Amino acid sequence: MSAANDPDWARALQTLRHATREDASGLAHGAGAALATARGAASSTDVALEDAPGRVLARDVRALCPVPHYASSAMDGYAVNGPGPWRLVNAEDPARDTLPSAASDLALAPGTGVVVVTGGVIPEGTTTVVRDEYALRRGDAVELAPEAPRSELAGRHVRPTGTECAAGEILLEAGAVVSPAHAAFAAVAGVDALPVRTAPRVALVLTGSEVVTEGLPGPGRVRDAFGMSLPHVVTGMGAVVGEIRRVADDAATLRDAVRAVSATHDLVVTTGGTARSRADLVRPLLERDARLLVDQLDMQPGHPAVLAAADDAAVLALPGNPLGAVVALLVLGGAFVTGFLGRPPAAPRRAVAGAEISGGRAERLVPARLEDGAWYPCRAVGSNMLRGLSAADGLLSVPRGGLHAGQPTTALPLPW
Ligand SMILES: Nc1nc2c(c(=O)[nH]1)N[C@H]1C(S)=C(S)[C@@H](COP(=O)(O)OP(=O)(O)OC[C@H]3O[C@@H](n4cnc5c(N)ncnc54)[C@H](O)[C@@H]3O)O[C@H]1N2
Ligand code: MOO
Repeated sequence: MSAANDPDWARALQTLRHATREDASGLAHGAGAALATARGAASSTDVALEDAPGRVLARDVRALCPVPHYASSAMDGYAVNGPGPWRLVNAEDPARDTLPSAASDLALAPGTGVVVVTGGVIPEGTTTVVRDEYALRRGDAVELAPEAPRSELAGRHVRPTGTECAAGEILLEAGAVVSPAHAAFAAVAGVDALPVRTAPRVALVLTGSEVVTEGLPGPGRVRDAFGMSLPHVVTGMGAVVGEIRRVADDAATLRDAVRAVSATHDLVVTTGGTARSRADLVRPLLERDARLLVDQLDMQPGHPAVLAAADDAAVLALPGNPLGAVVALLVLGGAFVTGFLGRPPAAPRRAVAGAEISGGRAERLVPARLEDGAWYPCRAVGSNMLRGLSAADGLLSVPRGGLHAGQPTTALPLPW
């Protein structure tokens, strides 16, 4: 972060003041995407298939060979040419017969056959595979057993090349979260590594001279509620936590800390100091040294949050009240991370209120429990409280007019 306050990477982004949650999270998503674009090659990396599940694909992935890559037998038996009987051309070498590759260099003339195992190569000239149960064999002579259905001669038990996909076909699309099945499919298509998006690195700068990190706090002191929780929230959103610094309420110390971590991270998350009193130092720092993107939201709690673009990184200033901080982190930080990873914005989750819930001056996000398909507000959901969040399954969106029992709305999932 420097004194320049119009960073290149954020030039196409607007500034929203008192934004709705939807508009603010849309802009935060755009900011994440813009910063990842500015990072260029550093925004993706190749990882071994074993390490790919859970990561987001940076590019489409194409098959390097057809799948299956050779025509193979679906049964143990005999690959044969014609209606039979057949003379086996590889009968002298029982050890070799059991190798799937045994017949790969053979071509069958009419009236001949080879022993094949399941998954074994089907030689050229094969018209069908006769499974062991339907074959009578004496020495190198094989014929169809009398009880065998005639259909056994009709090109049975052969898995042709390329039935799942052709070479060059797109197997996996950019933006997908790699699943174990994706990684396995890529492997059988000859792929050794997958291009995945680099997760954003997030630094935490926790402010507040009144904050203590252990023991019983005296009056006017508060136990830190962030050091043990926010790193896990950040990880749950799909980002990587880097440095965590604590700073006292001193403007120069705060500025130096934010500058230092913004040089080595993609997102700097600060806590506290977002209000407008003389004691609140984060807002004046961002107003001077960065460009504000989201300047407060029409949302309760968390309304004083600020998202800003500094030269090297984005900065998300969370309010000091513990519930307000988590809500703002989920709404703005979650959208930023999703955008940085090249994922579409999360779709709203439909929810139904189980009870009457009063509205507020703006949209409320209320810690709530899901019971029998309906959402009920938790107790103790003030922005300075944690009891409600501790018991919640998600955050229920309550519009200004409030909700009545049975009324549809949406809920935000919690990343834990
Ligand atoms: N005149 C006004 N006062 C306040 C307003 C307002 O609009 N006008 N908004 C209120 C709301 S809402 C919030 S949220 C807070 C925002 O305050 P800040 O972001 O400046 O946060 P602080 O003042 O530094 O702290 C608020 C509160 O949170 C406690 N805190 C801070 N850090 C921690 C921590 N690590 N663990 C636990 N608790 C923490 C801090 O001690 C304060 O009690 O402003 C309201 N006021
Ligand atoms: O926005 Mo504040 O977070 O209500 O407490």
